[in-house]
Amino acid sequence: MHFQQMLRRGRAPAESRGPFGGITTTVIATMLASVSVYLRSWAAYDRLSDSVGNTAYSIFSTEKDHFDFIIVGGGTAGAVAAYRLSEYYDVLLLEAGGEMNDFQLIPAMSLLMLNYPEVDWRHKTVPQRHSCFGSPKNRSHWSQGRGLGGTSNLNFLIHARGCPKDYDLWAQLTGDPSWGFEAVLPYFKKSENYIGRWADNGFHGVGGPMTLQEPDFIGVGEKWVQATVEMGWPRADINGNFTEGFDTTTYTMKDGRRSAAYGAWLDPLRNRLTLTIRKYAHVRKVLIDGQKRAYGVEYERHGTIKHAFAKKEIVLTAGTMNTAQILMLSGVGPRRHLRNIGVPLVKDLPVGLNLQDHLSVYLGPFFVNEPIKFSIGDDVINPSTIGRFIIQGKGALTSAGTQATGFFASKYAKAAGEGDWPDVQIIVCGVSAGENFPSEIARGFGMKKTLWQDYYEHAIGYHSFFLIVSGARPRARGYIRLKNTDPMSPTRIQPNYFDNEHDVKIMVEGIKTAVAIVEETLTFNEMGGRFTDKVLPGCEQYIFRSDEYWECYARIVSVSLHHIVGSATMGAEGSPGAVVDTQLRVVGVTGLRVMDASIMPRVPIGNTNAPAIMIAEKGTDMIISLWKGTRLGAPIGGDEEDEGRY
Ligand SMILES: Cc1cc2nc3c(=O)[nH]c(=O)nc-3n(C[C@H](O)[C@H](O)[C@H](O)COP(=O)(O)OP(=O)(O)OC[C@H]3O[C@@H](n4cnc5c(N)ncnc54)[C@H](O)[C@@H]3O)c2cc1C
Repeated sequence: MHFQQMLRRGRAPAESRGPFGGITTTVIATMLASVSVYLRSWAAYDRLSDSVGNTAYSIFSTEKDHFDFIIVGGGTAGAVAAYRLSEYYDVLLLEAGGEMNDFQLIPAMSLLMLNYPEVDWRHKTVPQRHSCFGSPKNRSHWSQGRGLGGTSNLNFLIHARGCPKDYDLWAQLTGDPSWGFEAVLPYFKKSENYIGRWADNGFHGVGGPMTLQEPDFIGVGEKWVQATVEMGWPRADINGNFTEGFDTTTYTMKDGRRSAAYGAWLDPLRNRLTLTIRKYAHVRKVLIDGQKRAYGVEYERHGTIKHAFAKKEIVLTAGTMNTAQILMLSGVGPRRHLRNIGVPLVKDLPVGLNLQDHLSVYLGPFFVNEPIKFSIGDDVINPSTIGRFIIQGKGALTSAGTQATGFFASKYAKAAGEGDWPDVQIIVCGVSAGENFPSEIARGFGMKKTLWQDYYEHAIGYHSFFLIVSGARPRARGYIRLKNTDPMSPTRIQPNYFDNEHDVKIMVEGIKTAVAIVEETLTFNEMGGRFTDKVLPGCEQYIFRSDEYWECYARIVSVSLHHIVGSATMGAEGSPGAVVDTQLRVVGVTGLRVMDASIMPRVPIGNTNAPAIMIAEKGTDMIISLWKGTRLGAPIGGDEEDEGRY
């Protein structure tokens, strides 16, 4: 049996059991040392196989071009949409990238998988005036997954929906109570197979396609929760009806392996005859007729321009940046902008506006005396951890480094009467600095290598961790614009991070609170927990640990948390900001819906994978009840066959 099969199935063949000291380990170690070479070869092989029809999907790769539904983008939301719609209809899923690769199954590889063109769109913002000074040209790097599974293949696996108030605000903004928390909760639960400590509180689904579990290795996570309880916050189910609190992380994971859009929804569909998946199919635009009806798409696949046609509807799930690009290339967007770029107008809508993200700061190193070392380096990726992971799905490789998270309301939220609606998130990363840590983190998140090397050098080899502090309810609003009419061209992205004092003040308070949790609790005192006394290069002119110092720190080490939403905002029909209505239909165009993170009118306080999935669950439910489909495409052998295939 191959390494690939062992990884995917979660068990080793009899002949491979025992010590992993032989050839396999050598091969793995060599591959790890050269991720880029591995990814290049993987992608070249996958693309070539696909072009000659030798893929797992080849029996469906006919030249057929008429379908009931066409889904554009096989990422997080697109996978769910494909799964649900192909139970009832004949569906085409077009995905610009290829197959998910095996290293992406290993949570501990998450950082190492970022920022490679084979798996990542590698968007860049325009230079920021108030933040991101630690990135080349002050441009924030925005990763987005390319390939089946999309960004759920690249993310850090945290399942955190946000809090009830987030969705009640959506209902209020759109005037549609069906987007309030009570109403969307069943759609969150529908996707879930939750295994965890909060199973009995009514907020979690069981038996859904996506397994949720705590990673086997939680490093410093439990200590963090203990310290925050000491500070007065409750241990909270951050996917339930909480206001403030922290918990160890719940992951989109099965048997210790990443299992989100690809593993839960797409891989089990390989035998479903009602779903045609075309990989390496880059959609250039939606075809819309004179009656403003979307009837097909134009896409490029292996160097040829092709067309496909939808008898019923086209669903865009290409993610916040690319959905906006496709809409604008199709003539749906701001009138003046499209005129300037030279795209004929179909419908004047505020596509690309209302762009939001959680800007975050990487705060560390925090040193501890106890040996809790968790380093993405030699001590994690070694023969014994690899063996444990493959055979049992356990051990340090099950952790993406993100070991606890939670939320609290700043003094500013409290002063505004919103003490029950957090505006700061902290994610605990139990990652010590090994030799390669500074350069890997700089490479993965598109930051200046010299900055990280200078600043982190003193921490290499010591037991430490760092925190991600994020403004959870940012006021900054940005935009996405086309640069030209070329579908392969990057877009112009302006998030306007820290363009207002409020977001900066929240960040400074978040940082100070994070430091206090480590330095003012018995839990961490007993471990010798302390923030570094090394000054961040570039902030020497400020008094160390003063508000001004933290502000300087935040403006330099500012990184996107990659929770980018809002570019095709949902709103009440007729409201000036709405791109889609509350049925997710593009306003003024028939036969076209958007069903991904781009429709969120406000970014929820939590992480955005779970809400993207919920949106697709709810959106496909609306489609099925509208078209009143007859069930067609249940997996051969019934739904149970989905279980355990992955
Ligand atoms: C580094 C990182 C860490 C993150 N960590 C977390 C986390 O721990 N927890 C969490 O909840 N969220 C996290 N997120 C965010 C979360 O994963 C995303 O918000 C979510 O996956 C977005 O889903 P989506 O369906 O909107 O888009 P995507 O998943 O990006 O799907 C879009 C798909 O469309 C395809 N596509 C794009 N353009 C075209 C085209 N023209 N033609 C055909 N196909 C196209 C893409 O290749 C992709 O497969 C993280 C994101 C990143 C980048």
